[in-house]
Amino acid sequence: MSSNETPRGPVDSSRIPRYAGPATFARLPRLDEVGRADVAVVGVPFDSGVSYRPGARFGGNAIREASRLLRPYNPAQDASPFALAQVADGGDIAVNPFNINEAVETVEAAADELLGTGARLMTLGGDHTIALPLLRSVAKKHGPVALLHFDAHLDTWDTYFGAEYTHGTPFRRAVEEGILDTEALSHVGIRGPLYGKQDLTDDEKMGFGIVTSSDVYRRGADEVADQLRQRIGDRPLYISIDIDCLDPAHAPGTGTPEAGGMTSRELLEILRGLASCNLVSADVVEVAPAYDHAEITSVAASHTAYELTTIMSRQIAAARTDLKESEAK
Ligand SMILES: N=C(N)NCCCC(=O)O
Ligand SMILES: [Zn+2]
Ligand SMILES: [Zn+2]
Repeated sequence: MSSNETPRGPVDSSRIPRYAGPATFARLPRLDEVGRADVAVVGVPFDSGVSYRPGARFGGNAIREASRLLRPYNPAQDASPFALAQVADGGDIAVNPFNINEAVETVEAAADELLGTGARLMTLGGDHTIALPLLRSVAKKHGPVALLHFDAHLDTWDTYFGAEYTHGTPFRRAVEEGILDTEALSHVGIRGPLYGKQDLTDDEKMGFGIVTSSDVYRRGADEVADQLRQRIGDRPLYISIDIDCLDPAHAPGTGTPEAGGMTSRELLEILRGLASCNLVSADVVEVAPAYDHAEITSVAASHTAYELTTIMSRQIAAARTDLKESEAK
């Protein structure tokens, strides 16, 4: 979209019932209908990297279905994200379910292509394996990025059954590859049993700070967001959200659930507190609809993606205004 064009928004739900027609994220146009987007929402139907329950390959489409009820104005951020910038649904990155290495390469290449058009990515997983190729691609464009990782799990383990690319290992690989800014790495929502204390020692050595699920409960969302914002500063930021950061009561539809998690309200509030950060791309992963009930998990995931999209759209609009003002001078 050039700066003079008005973004094409979602289908008008007062004219066409929101449950009619094929689902795109938030009933937005498809990317091929608008040519290019400022924010491209893409699915990655891949779950060959999971260590427990499979099914996250169906997560992206479940989130799209649940996102039919999202409305165009986001009062929590006082913004209409789909009017401020062109947000469009880029469909799915079709990856090989039988060859993880090839799948990882395919995701990276597809992300390269989309980021190359100037779009930011809002990726819908898929299992957490996909964060690695997404980060590789983002780092090619921005250099090592700050990472904010919401999850019950560290996902900095070394290997599973000798496999390097799994949903429990993406962030160790990313640190090894030098694609993360190790001054600004945080996990939020961590809880539950580990393999050993060494897991925490290793994680700390990689540079991660941990905000546990109990920390969020005790200190509150605002204080946590303030602390995270300070750590992130104005670095380019990637946010990766494993929906199992939420308590299984708020997100039963996931592959490795852990008791004692955050509420969806806490997650959304923390994200809103990060609205001033330079969010270059994000993912929401690990939604496995087969274990869901009444779309509890996919509704939470759709609202999570909505907040992230709103942050990106606001920044895109603000950058455009700055540019216009400097051109006018
Ligand atoms: N859900 C994610 N991404 N990772 C969980 C790995 C936990 C495990 O199998 O020990
Ligand atoms: Zn997890
Ligand atoms: Zn994870």
